[in-house]
Amino acid sequence: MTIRVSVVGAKGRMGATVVGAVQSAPDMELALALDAGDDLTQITPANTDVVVEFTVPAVSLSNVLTLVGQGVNVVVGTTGWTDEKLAQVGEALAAHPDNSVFIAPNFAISTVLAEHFAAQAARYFESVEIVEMHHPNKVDAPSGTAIHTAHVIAAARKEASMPPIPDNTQTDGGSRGQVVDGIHVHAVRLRGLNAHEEVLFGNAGEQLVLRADSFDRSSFMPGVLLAVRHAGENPGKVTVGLDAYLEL
Ligand SMILES: NC(=O)C1=CN([C@@H]2O[C@H](COP(=O)(O)OP(=O)(O)OC[C@H]3O[C@@H](n4cnc5c(N)ncnc54)[C@H](O)[C@@H]3O)[C@@H](O)[C@H]2O)C=CC1
Ligand SMILES: O=C(O)C1=N[C@H](C(=O)O)C[C@H](O)C1
Repeated sequence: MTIRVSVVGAKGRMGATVVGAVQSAPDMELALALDAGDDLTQITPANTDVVVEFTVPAVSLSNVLTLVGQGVNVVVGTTGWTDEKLAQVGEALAAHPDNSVFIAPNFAISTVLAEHFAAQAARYFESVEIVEMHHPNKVDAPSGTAIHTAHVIAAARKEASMPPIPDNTQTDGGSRGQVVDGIHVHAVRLRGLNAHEEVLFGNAGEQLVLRADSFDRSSFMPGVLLAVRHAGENPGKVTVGLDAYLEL
C-alpha cells in the first residue's frame, strides 16, 4: 500500500529534502507540501496518512497540535521539545487515540548510534562534555541533539551513582558553555559545517571521543522514511527517538 505523505515546512532546508526523498521512495507518494502561511487544516485523513513536520521551534508545537486535531499521524524533526510540550501533545492524542506522534532530535544513523554508545560509555568516565558544531543558519543553540545527548548521559550517570563531574572553574564569562542536566554543552557555528557532534569522555590519563558527522541533509532521509513507515504503530502515544525503530 502506498503511504500518502504531506510535508509541513516544505520550503525549508529539511522540508525540501524530505519532499525529494518522499517522491523517490517507491512505497510513498507526496500529498501536500505546505509552508508558513498555508492552512494546515487542508491536511485530512482523506488525503494524508503521515505528515512530516520540519519547521522552527517556535511554531512546531502549535503545528503538531493542529495536525493531531486533523486525525493524522505525525513525524516531527523540528527541535525545541520540552517535557511540558510533550505532555501537551500526549493530552491532544488522548482525543485521537488512533493516531500517533513520533519526534526525533536527530534522524541520522551515525548520531543515533553515537548517542547509544555515549550512554554505554557514560558510567566508565569521570568527565564528559559535549561539543556540537553546525552551519551558521541554525536558529537554536545548543542543538536539540546535544540537549538530548546530555539528558541520556546524565540518566546513565545517575543510574550508575556517578559523583558530580570534576570542575574547579572559578571564573566563567560563558566559555564553559551551557549546563544541561549537569553536562557542559558547547555550540560552534561555522560556515561550511552542516551538523556535527562530539562527546568527550575523560579519565586520568585517557580520553574517549565519540564523533558523528552529518555532511549532507541526505544523511537524515533514511531515518525520516523509516519513521514514516512505522508511523501509527503506537496509537495514542508520543514516541521520542529513532532508536525506537532500530534494534540496538
Ligand atoms: N531531527 C533531525 O534529524 C533534524 C532536525 N532539524 C531541525 O529541523 C528544523 C528545521 O530545520 P531547517 O529545515 O534547517 O530550517 P529552515 O529554516 O530551512 O526551514 C524551516 C521552514 O519552516 C517554515 N515555517 C516557518 N513557520 C512555519 C509555520 N508556521 N508553518 C509551516 N511552515 C513554517 C519556514 O518558512 C521554512 O521553510 C530545525 O528545528 C532543525 O534544528 C534539522 C536537521 C535534522
Ligand atoms: O538545524 C540543524 O541543522 C540540525 N538540527 C538538529 C538539532 O538541533 O539537533 C539535528 C541536526 O543536528 C541538524
